[in-house]
Amino acid sequence: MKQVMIVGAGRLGKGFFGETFDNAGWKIAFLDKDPRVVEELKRTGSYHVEVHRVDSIENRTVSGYEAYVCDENYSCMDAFLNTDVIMLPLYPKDFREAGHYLSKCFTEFYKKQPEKKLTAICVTNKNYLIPEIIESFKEKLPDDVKAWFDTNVAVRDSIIRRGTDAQTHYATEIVTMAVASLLIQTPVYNDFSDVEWLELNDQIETLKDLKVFAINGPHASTAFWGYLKGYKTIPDAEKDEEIAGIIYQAHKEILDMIMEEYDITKEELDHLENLPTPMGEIPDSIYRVAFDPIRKLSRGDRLTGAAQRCLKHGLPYEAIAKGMAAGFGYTEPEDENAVKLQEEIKELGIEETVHKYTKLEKDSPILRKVVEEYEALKDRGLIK
Ligand SMILES: NC(=O)c1ccc[n+]([C@@H]2O[C@H](COP(=O)([O-])OP(=O)(O)OC[C@H]3O[C@@H](n4cnc5c(N)ncnc54)[C@H](O)[C@@H]3O)[C@@H](O)[C@H]2O)c1
Ligand SMILES: O=P(O)(O)OC[C@@H](O)[C@@H](O)[C@H](O)[C@H](O)CO
Repeated sequence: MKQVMIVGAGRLGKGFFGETFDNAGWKIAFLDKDPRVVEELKRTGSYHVEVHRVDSIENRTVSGYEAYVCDENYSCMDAFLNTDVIMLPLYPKDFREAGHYLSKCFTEFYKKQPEKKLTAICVTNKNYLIPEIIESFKEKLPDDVKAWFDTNVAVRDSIIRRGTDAQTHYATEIVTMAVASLLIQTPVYNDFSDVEWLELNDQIETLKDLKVFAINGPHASTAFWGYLKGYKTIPDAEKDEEIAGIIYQAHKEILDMIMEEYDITKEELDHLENLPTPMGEIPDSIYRVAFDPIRKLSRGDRLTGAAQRCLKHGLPYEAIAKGMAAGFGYTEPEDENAVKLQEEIKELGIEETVHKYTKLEKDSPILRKVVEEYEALKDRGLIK
């Protein structure tokens, strides 16, 4: 039986990868640094995923897995030594710590079975991270293991086109949409062609920019605007006429920019980003989609990166700037980086804060527009 280790047993770890590999008959081992995640998985012995496909909603119960916490005794070691594929659905900031923890596992793997190869698939919405991830994974390896790692472990990026949500990362009730596959950078060292929703692709870097701009840019704007207008879920925010108008316009600005900036046909772009509609409504939370506004508003990311490219081509970016302005007004007290951003705005003022996080020059017309839209939201009382 083939085995996968899923590092990061949160929403995607359980709701996408646990469910999908289980469906294909693989043995599953979860590894998470949060003891609560592992406790919940063990306490219940199973978890439930509501899978929204195009023509059905399936209720799947996943059981028979192993779950390990990142403990000092390396209770996950045997499972790691038997693994063929490692899935890493983690936020970008967590890869370094995960890599450091896994160093001992890679070292043991090398000692016991130096001929065997591994594929490690990183799942984030941040492009160009792989060299940094490989560096941090190798940092704590002895020199002979480093050399083995270079030839035997394929660390690959991916493009994820599915929303998966739950009340918390440790929840065992998960809702996911299954309408488009995970695109995985080639070449890989292991065969997972029997697993649904995993597809190899040799153009990941280019396509990932496009996907993050076209899908995640409007998505983040919906969440930021939805929050300001008092909604809790993305579907509810999408039903608001004003928000729907802004998002429609922002999406159009982004697609026009992509057609100028990238060598892609309309059909290819459509295939990448215009996903089939899943059956039923998926109550994706604004909290999850808006999470970490500092990352989402940063230079090169889904909104600032798209606006910069619009400006470069003399194309409009007004609706994108409205989304950015709402992001600077996102005050969710449970979101650490939203709180940090608000403290900065109090201390430095809006102009300086936009400059600090987007790295746009103070006289950039995008920055000026974001500040203007932010003030307009304040005048309307949407930003307090
Ligand atoms: N949920 C989605 O719909 C979705 C969609 C697209 C992309 N993503 C991306 O996938 C990644 C994961 O998202 P998620 O929603 O599953 O997040 P999540 O917070 O639900 O799960 C992340 C899990 O990783 C664990 N973790 C953190 N650091 C770790 C470490 N060093 N070692 C082991 N475990 C560690 C956390 O405890 C948590 O359980 C993020 O990069 C996110 O941007 C998520
Ligand atoms: O995962 P993040 O925080 O980068 O972005 C939140 C959502 O936009 C994202 O998770 C999407 O749901 C996902 O990328 C689906 O395409």
